Amino acid sequence: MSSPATGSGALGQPGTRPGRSRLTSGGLAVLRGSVRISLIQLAVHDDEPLSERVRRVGDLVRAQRGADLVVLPELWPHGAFAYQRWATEAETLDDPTVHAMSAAARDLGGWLHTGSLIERASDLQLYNCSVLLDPHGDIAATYRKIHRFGFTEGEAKLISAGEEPVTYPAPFGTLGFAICYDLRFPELFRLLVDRGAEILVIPAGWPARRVAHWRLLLQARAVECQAYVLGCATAGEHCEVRMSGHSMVVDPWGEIVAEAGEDEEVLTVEIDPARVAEVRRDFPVLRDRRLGLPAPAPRG
Ligand SMILES: O=C(O)CCC(=O)C(=O)O
Repeated sequence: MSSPATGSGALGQPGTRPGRSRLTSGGLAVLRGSVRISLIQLAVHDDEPLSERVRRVGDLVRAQRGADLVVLPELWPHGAFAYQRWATEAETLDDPTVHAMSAAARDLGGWLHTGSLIERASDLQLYNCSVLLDPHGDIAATYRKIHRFGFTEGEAKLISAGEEPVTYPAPFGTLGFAICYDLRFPELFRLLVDRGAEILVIPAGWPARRVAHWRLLLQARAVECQAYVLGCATAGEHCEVRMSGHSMVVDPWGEIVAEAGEDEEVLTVEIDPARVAEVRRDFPVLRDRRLGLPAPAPRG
């Protein structure tokens, strides 16, 4: 499912489209104008081994040649609910999954947001970690999920929480990072906006039974932040949990630019990051924030 303003699977060289200029800064292109983004809504099933899925995803990334930015979903290597696989499959950022994605980013010649994987950090703690790769395949930024899902189970029990909100000034706009359950915490997104975020990238492994929340919250974050929102979810079923699908690109006015269905699908859209400044200028609600209000009295 995609709006008439979008194309799907189109090929082409970055910088060759009308209405887009290309400058150079530190060896990397600075893009202005229309930016092509592909969200790969992967189906994650129990019967696909990690190494096969990594190979398959590398090929899917390469097939998006012409995209400036490709985005993958949360925990696609292991499964967002495959808790029993996490400790054995956890990797450092110098292990095969990130290496394979670096090679794919180089072949793509574009930016790759790897969704997330279970990272084994140097202190042996596990994190749900996103990695942004530049078109040379080098790590440009990482983000460790701050809000762990599961209350007393799952992530809350098995992994450590990230502590640092992350933004990254990509050539086509400043990216703000979040992962899945983070979407429910608007205060994180305010921090990202205050740090310059214009395009919020939110990989997810969201259960189908709460798909209404996913769709609503993606639009809410876009409206309140006056930013593009790229929500890239998984499809399929693993560990008896049906995944939501419905990856979405929402513009800074809150309109859905494109939305995937329930199955594996690549959603390709052209966005214009200059829209963020336009919306913020023409309807300047962010300026009316009241940051100095007194803290509420303690309850009780
Ligand atoms: O918040 C939700 O409903 C889903 C969150 C989730 O599945 C996750 O963060 O992995």
